[in-house]
Amino acid sequence: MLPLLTSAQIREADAFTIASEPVASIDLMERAARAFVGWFINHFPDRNEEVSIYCGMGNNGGDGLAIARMLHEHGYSHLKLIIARYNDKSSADFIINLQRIQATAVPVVQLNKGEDFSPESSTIIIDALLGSGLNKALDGDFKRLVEHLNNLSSTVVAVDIPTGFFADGEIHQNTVAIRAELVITFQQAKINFLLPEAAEFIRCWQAVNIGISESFTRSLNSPYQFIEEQDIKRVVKPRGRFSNKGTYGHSLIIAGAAKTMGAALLCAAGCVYAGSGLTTACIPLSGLTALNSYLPEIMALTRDGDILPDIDWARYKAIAIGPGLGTGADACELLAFVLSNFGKPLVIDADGINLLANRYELWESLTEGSILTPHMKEFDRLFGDHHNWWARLQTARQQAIKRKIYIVLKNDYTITATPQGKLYFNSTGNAAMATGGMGDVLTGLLTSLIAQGYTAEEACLAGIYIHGKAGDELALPNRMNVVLPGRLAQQLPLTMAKLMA
Ligand SMILES: NC(=O)C1=CN([C@@H]2O[C@H](COP(=O)(O)OP(=O)(O)OC[C@H]3O[C@@H](n4cnc5c(N)ncnc54)[C@H](O)[C@@H]3O)[C@@H](O)[C@H]2O)[C@@H](O)CC1
Ligand SMILES: [K+]
Repeated sequence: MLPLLTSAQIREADAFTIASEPVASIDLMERAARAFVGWFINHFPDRNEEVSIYCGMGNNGGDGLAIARMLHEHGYSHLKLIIARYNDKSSADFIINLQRIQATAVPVVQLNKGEDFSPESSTIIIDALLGSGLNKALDGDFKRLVEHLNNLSSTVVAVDIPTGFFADGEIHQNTVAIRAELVITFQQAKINFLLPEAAEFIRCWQAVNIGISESFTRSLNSPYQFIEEQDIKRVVKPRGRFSNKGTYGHSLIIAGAAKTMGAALLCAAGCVYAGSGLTTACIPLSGLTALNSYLPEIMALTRDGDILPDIDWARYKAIAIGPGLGTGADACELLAFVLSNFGKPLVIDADGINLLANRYELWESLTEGSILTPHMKEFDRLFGDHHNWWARLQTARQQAIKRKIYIVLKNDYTITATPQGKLYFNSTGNAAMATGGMGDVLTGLLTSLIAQGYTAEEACLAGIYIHGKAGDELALPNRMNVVLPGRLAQQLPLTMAKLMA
């Protein structure tokens, strides 16, 4: 698990590393610049390309100066350095690096307050104006310069953070920040890189290790954590010898309505392909033929109109409710019936969530440890409108703690909020998965893992990781634009086997 830090914590971790490794801060800057240059050269190997490096006067600018020197040493022959002298103070390491670059042949242009910009012809711009030291929205000269750079057709590579983009905290709607093609960021992704507001400013990012103390970083006990493959490999367990279907639990999927049977089928498919020993789908009578022909492995418990089904609660280790269920009075009654009788944590998705949003008294019977899997709109229906994702994160955390539940907030980097107040960001998945029914498969998968004996937290973290990884395995090597949920469900056994190897 990779802890994600706020910019204040990053400063602490930098200072701790400098004091304890020990390493002089100028040498840490040298390390950061070298790590940046390593990646830069891989992406832009043409030494004849024109590259302009825009530097501020703090340590982000200091990085830029060191990067320019190193690119010069690597034979980049069309470099230009522009120093935006918009602050009154410069950092000590900036000054040292300025002296070092002045001893080379790299041309240095000074840009003073209020001055017009000279024409820019470089195809690549390196943004080293401001980094994690950003303490207010851009205005004046910085804003003018960033808008000017954004209007060029050059490719922008940002050092650590695009200038003007806050590493953490709320991103406001009319934020002005550098729009970067690539951000090479030090040590760890910044929290806001993982939220949808980053889409406008960051096309892709790459974290490079600069040797910041890992033990100190962990000791900060950040609520924000980034899931890595090794975390999931530790969780998933291969099936043992002498096991049988009873070993892997019986799941019940309560889903579907006459016209939304697909959701029930996909949810049941996610459940059965992820390894639930037995799966029963509680579906409307009208969907029975569809179920039997789509997946004969699944047993049916049919619902007839508003008559409550006869559920033998003790048979089931895990129950999911919601996909395609509808939000009518019968669905509401069914949810209330399940909530008050099962007695164990539930997985609640889609219409199950919409029903909870409309009938707050149902929360009373929600068992601790239950999992809710809303997408953004369902989340806002549950907890009210949010103006940005940072605010949504804070609500998810508070609600998960208050209600002792898991909230899986679906997104590019799906976020799991836990009753212990952690926010885990998933690192798998891709845009080809953005298609109806994908969430139903996830719900089935989470339910399946609980039936197999994984804790709710393990099920959430492993479930979202496996789901995204199956999508990556299908879409990325084949450059597929869309992955259909039914196909993704079929991929689950293979994805899981690879993680267990
Ligand atoms: N501290 C360290 O040990 C390391 C820092 N590194 C670099 O240092 C950066 C952080 O450096 P700094 O803390 O010096 O800060 P920056 O270089 O990001 O900013 C410089 C100064 O600009 C001013 N400023 C902030 N927002 C402004 C705004 N909107 N308008 C005008 N001025 C503004 C602030 O006074 C700030 O201190 C990181 O992003 C990274 O690039 C790396 O060299 C790795 C090691
Ligand atoms: K920057």
